[in-house]
Amino acid sequence: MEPRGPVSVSAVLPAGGSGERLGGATPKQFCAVQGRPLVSYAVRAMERISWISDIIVVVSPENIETMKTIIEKYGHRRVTVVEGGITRHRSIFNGLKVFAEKEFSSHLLQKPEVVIIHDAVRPFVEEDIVSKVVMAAKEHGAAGAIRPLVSTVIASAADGCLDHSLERARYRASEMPQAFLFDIIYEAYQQCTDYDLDYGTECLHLALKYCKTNAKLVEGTTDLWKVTYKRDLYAAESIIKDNLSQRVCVITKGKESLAQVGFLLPESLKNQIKVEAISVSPSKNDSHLQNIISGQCYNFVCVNDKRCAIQEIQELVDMLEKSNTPLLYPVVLISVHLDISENNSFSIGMEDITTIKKFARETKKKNILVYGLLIQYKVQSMI
Ligand SMILES: Nc1ccn([C@@H]2O[C@H](COP(=O)(O)OP(=O)(O)OP(=O)(O)O)[C@@H](O)[C@H]2O)c(=O)n1
Ligand SMILES: O=P(O)(O)OC[C@@H](O)[C@@H](O)[C@@H](O)CO
Repeated sequence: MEPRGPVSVSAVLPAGGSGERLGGATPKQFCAVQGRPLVSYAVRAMERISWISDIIVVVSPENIETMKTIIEKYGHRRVTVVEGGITRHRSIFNGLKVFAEKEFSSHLLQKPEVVIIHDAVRPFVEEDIVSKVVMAAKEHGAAGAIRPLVSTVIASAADGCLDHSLERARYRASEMPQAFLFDIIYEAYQQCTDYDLDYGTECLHLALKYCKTNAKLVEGTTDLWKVTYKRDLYAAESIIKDNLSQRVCVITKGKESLAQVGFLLPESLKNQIKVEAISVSPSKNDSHLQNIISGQCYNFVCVNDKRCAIQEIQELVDMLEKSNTPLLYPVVLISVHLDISENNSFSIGMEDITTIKKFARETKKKNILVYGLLIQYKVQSMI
């Protein structure tokens, strides 16, 4: 949902931290989730939003090349990598400078009217909440996503005992994305004290403190959380796996003998997951299949009546590789070999099995997992 009225929007993704709380040698933003660096998810999420002009990823000096490699490998567009600072606020400030200070960046980017700030370790962000926050920032000068508190906030006294607790219902957790009229947040950062830059955690507070701008608070969705601890990485992995398994494309050859299966299988699956059914062979370079592939479908069931349909599967593999969207996750291809035979002995030669296994080993290197399923069924002859 594009923000109402002409408004230029860009995004700054701070990704310059060391991930101490997560532990390990690799900063959490570069840890793999489903085989892909965590930072790539937030970049992709912003990339999918067509009305965001530039995406600034702010990383520590030693990770500049790592980030550029990720951008290259996953085909990210409209992304500029900027050197971060020793704190999150300093990194964000550096990200903003690329729009305002010629000497800071080799090429000055067009200053946006509204700038989104979103932690690069918050992988699940949808266009809807980004749009709401941007529209609110356009109207109020600043806006941020919020969520209900899970734990009660308490204050401890000097002796380490409870001093008081806050009434939880009156407070919210400040999440991301946030958005600001660029001039407001840039002015706030320019006026910031070193204490704020080194110890602050809240951009909305800077807009209020230095620009007297009360940010509009926008109720966010449940999946806006930040990857902070190891458990968050595991949670992100399972959410992504779950999302990936929600869609399957069933491809059957046009032969009438398979049409029934090609109909029954989607029918039986459609109550559990989203099913696309295609009844022509991939070799026809079907535009419908192309759209499904570019729409990031990762599960395909190819129903055929050949004992070894390597040719058909190879054609689908070729289409996947030629698709202009990089394969961001493992693709699962299940080749279902139907044998509608009258005789009892359906057997697939060892040679065919060897061929399929060899083919599967080759495609696995391309992150495409091929499985073969043999189904023999007999059509009951009407007496
Ligand atoms: N100097 C810093 C510190 C943090 N961040 C980024 O700000 C976001 C939120 O910060 P946080 O979750 O605290 O990340 P880390 O500082 O890496 O985590 P930790 O405090 O556990 O080290 C992250 O995307 C992180 O990479 C940054 O750009 N520059
Ligand atoms: O404090 P951390 O550096 O872990 O993370 C930054 C968070 O504080 C920040 O993303 C939200 O609270 C919104 O400001």
